[in-house]
Amino acid sequence: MPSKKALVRRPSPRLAEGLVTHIEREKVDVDRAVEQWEAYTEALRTHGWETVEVDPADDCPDSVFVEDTVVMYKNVALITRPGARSRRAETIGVEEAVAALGCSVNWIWEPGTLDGGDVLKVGDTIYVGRGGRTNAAGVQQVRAAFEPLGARVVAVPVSKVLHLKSAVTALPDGTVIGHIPKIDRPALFPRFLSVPEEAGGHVVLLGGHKLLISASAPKTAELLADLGHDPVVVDISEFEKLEGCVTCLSVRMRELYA
Ligand SMILES: NC(=O)NCCC[C@H](N)C(=O)O
Repeated sequence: MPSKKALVRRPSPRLAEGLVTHIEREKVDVDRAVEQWEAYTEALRTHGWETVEVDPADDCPDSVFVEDTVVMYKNVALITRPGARSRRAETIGVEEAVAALGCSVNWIWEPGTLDGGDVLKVGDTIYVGRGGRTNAAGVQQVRAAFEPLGARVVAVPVSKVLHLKSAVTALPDGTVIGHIPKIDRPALFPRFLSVPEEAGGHVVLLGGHKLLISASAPKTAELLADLGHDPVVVDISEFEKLEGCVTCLSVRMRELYA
């Protein structure tokens, strides 16, 4: 059943202690991050999404990156087992939130690890990044969870960035977009458009032609507008200092059954 709810999670006061793996650590301004988060959630609401706040996890610095803790396919919420140990406690509140929304709940189990940032859905194709956070057992468990429901899981090597969706996302027509230097195997994607900025590879589909995109990718926003899309620009600079991108701050739930 079509639904337009988006899970979000308020930043922890300890946000500045969040993990950094592929970039130099820069000082995070937590007050500014909270303002940016408010503006991001407001942009979702403005474009028709009801935001549902997961209870905050103040002791978990990276908890605002809620995308990594759950993957939705149809009405099934697959609770992840994040690759970084320091992030595992984040799933508890998320599990409660998705159960309360009527999802059928499933889990990634040890020895599997999976971060939601490694999962890109394009129709019924689910690309799963095998990289620093998601292991082979995690990929197999995604197959076991979703292929019986009609998905086809395609594993993709990820070595240059934190997550698959730090490298690529997809436009409403299914074209995969990304910044070539950050992508291990662009040829794995049947329809691919190269974009001029790393942050330009990250879009959140808001419905119709509207795409949420970071203010760090002005040339890509221009390119996408020129192709008939409608970019909605948000400033998420404080989250980008922690390797976050527009996708990681929400989980859209489009097929809730309840
Ligand atoms: N899906 C995402 O892009 N998540 C970003 C997570 C950033 C966080 N600092 C981490 O390293 O886990």
